[in-house]
Amino acid sequence: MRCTFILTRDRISSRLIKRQCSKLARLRAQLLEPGPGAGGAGGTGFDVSKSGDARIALVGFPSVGKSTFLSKVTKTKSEVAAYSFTTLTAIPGVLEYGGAEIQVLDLPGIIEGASEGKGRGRQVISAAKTSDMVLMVLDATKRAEQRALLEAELEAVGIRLNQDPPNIYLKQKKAGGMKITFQAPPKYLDEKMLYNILRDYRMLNCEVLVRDENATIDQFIDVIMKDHRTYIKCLYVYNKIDSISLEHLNTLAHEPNTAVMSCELDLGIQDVVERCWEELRLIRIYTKRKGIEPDFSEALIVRNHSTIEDVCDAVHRTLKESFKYALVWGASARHVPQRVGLSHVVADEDVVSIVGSKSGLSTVK
Ligand SMILES: Nc1nc2c(ncn2[C@@H]2O[C@H](COP(=O)(O)OP(=O)(O)OP(=O)(O)O)[C@@H](O)[C@H]2O)c(=O)[nH]1
Ligand SMILES: [K+]
Ligand SMILES: [Mg+2]
Repeated sequence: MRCTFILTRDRISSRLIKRQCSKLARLRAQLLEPGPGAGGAGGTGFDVSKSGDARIALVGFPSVGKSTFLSKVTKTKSEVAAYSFTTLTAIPGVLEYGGAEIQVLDLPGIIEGASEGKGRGRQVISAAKTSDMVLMVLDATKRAEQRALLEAELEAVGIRLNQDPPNIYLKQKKAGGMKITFQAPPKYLDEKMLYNILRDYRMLNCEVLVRDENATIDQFIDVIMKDHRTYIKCLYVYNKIDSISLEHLNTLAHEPNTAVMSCELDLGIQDVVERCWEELRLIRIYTKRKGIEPDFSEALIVRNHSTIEDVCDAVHRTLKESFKYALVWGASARHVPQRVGLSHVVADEDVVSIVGSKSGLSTVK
């Protein structure tokens, strides 16, 4: 449905304000794009290769306890000390949980202005961008603004924490001008506004479909800049709860997406690990040979929303070439066993048996 706008006097003034807002949002977004002369110690991350089934980055101000946490949950020892910037590079550790190996990346502390290149900010943030999840470590004894300050640093380089990509379709075309459609009357956008923004970004030929009535200007710009945006899950973790009042602890623990812990007293750490596991939504698949009980001692780990095709790829890159069908037992199966094709979406703890066309290829392993 295409929405038309009747311009009453109120509407005109509100549109003027909206136009100013859209201009501001656009200028801010442009300011934050990495341009020539953007300072700092390089924009690339640290030279640590990804390994395991997923990566979690520990991001936080100096001395909040990132290295202490790494040393608690992995076998890796990262130097811990009471002074700032004890950690100067990325230290990877391996967290073993639920049959998966999760790479945990201890990173140098970042400071305000990190996104503009202060300290190792850019490098730290680049490393965070390559992660499946950010564990934002906060000091429970420090002032409340630390959380918003850190969020702003990540936001400034295009990281969007705990957000879904905006539900706006945008396709650039070779010709034909702009075609802007709203699926429902938008609350914060209008056609003229989007037209102006698109013109500023030199997207003169394109098709836009706004599916979300609550979409904002910033979200629209995020869609235009999608190559520079990363949507990552974040768990906020307040460490050092041994040093605060119960009342304060209660307040912190009720913030959204938040966990609390004391590495010193060994409190809450297991809970943090479990919360990470839930957020990563990794799926354990048990493979089964024909006529033999499934092997529950070793799981194959795949991502959320994975299909049988992904399972095949996780076993061997050529397995799907000889694929005929798969048998599935578990939550994703309508009846057991269900005979499925490559596009079947698997669920955690499914048992899967792959049947191939070549003789002898009746199992996954
Ligand atoms: N009271 C208290 N102190 C803690 C806790 N966890 C860590 N510390 C102390 O906090 C200080 C900093 O710990 P680190 O692990 O080095 O902190 P970091 O975040 O890695 O610091 P940088 O690498 O410098 O950014 C050390 O003196 C730790 O002993 C905790 O749960 N409670
Ligand atoms: K430290
Ligand atoms: Mg450290």
